[in-house]
Order: sequence, then C-alpha cells, then structure tokens
Amino acid sequence: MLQVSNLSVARGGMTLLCGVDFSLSAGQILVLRGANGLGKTSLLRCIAGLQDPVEGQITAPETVAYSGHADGLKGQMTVLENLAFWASIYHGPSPDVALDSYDLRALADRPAANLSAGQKRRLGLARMQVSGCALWVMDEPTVSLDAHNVALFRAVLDRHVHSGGAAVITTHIDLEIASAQLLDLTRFKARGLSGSSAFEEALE
Ligand SMILES: Nc1ncnc2c1ncn2[C@@H]1O[C@H](COP(=O)(O)OP(=O)(O)OP(=O)(O)O)[C@@H](O)[C@H]1O
Repeated sequence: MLQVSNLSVARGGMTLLCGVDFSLSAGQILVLRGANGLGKTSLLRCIAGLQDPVEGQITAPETVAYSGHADGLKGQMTVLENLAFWASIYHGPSPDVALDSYDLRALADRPAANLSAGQKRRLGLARMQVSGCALWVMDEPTVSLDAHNVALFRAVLDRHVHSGGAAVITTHIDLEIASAQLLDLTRFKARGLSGSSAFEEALE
C-alpha cells in the first residue's frame, strides 16, 4: 500500500528528516510520533503529494485521502453538500455512511462555517470515507474531539482497515489502537537540527 524509502524531507529550505524508511500494507495502521517541529506534517505532505521530498522514494496509490490541520471544508456549504462535493471529486461513495459514522445526520443541513471545532473536525474526518481511497493520511486527526468522538473515529478506522484500507497517522496522544504499529521519527532527525526554537517553545 505504501513504501517510503530513504526519504529526506525539508520545509522552508531546511532539511528536517533524513533516511526515513517504512512500509505499510493493506489492513495496517501506522502511528508516527515525534516532537513538535520534527517534520511529521512535512512528511505526510510528501506522502499526500503536496510537496516533493528532497531525496528518496515514495510508492503509494495514485490517489490518497489527506486530512491535515485544516479541515478542508467549504464554510458556505452545508455538511451534506461538503460531503457530496468531496464524493464527486473523488468519485467516492454517497455521504450516507459517513454522516452516520460521525453522528452528523442532525447537522446535515447546517453550513460548515456554523459548526463547532469538534463538529468541523468530524466533518473533516468524514471526508476520508467519501473519498473511497484505500490509503488515509491523517495529521493529528483527533484534535478537538471529545472522548465519545475519538471512539467513533477508532470505529471508522477499524472498519476501514478491515475492508482492506490502511492509514498513516500522526498524533501526540495515545489513540488506544492496539493493532497500530508505532514509529518514532526522532531517529530520522536531520543532523545539525537542534530542538524547538525559542519561538516555537513559547507557542507550545
Ligand atoms: N510553511 C512553512 N514554511 C517554512 N517552514 C515551515 C512551514 N511550515 C512548517 N515549517 C517549519 O518546518 C518544521 C517542521 O514542521 P512540521 O509542521 O512538519 O512539524 P511537525 O512535526 O508536524 O510538528 P507539530 O507536532 O508541532 O505539528 C518546523 O520547524 C516548522 O516551523
């Protein structure tokens, strides 16, 4: 499903990660860990095709579903319209299952702009389901979710991998997915990079 070989990743002209190697098969979940600023998002952006690696190779399906820090929603469109829009872009399944998976049916006619942070996040995650993509690339997917909705997310993920999908996920919390493999990216930190800058630490 996904093979990452000897990958170097940069952002803003600075190489962050070197020699990243891992692979992921259908039915597997890989959780990537590492400190703030290490380069996890930048690595996911490479896998999703949003930026090029400095060197190395990524073998992935032609289309992957990417869930980033922004939810990728159209604020003036309703919940249902957002899902129908993404389903049409990806030629994916109808929004019905996704609406039910994340308890969104009661919100179906509400403009996305008027959702709470957690509701927006659930809608952003529901986009993965209507993509129909086998590989889900997810950057801190449970931010803003309460415990009940984290459990919904786990259930969706479980169904996805049991139907032949796979997912690569960054997180700073324990998602409590027993079957997930863990990879700490610290070992791939580029030489010469110190810890977080004083500016980043001030924001943490
Ligand atoms: N658009 C950008 N232009 C330049 N540098 C950037 C940009 N976005 C991020 N960076 C820098 O690249 C480095 C890696 O950022 P990245 O978002 O990949 O880290 P991360 O491991 O996902 O961090 P976090 O755990 O805080 O989300 C950081 O030092 C960050 O300041």
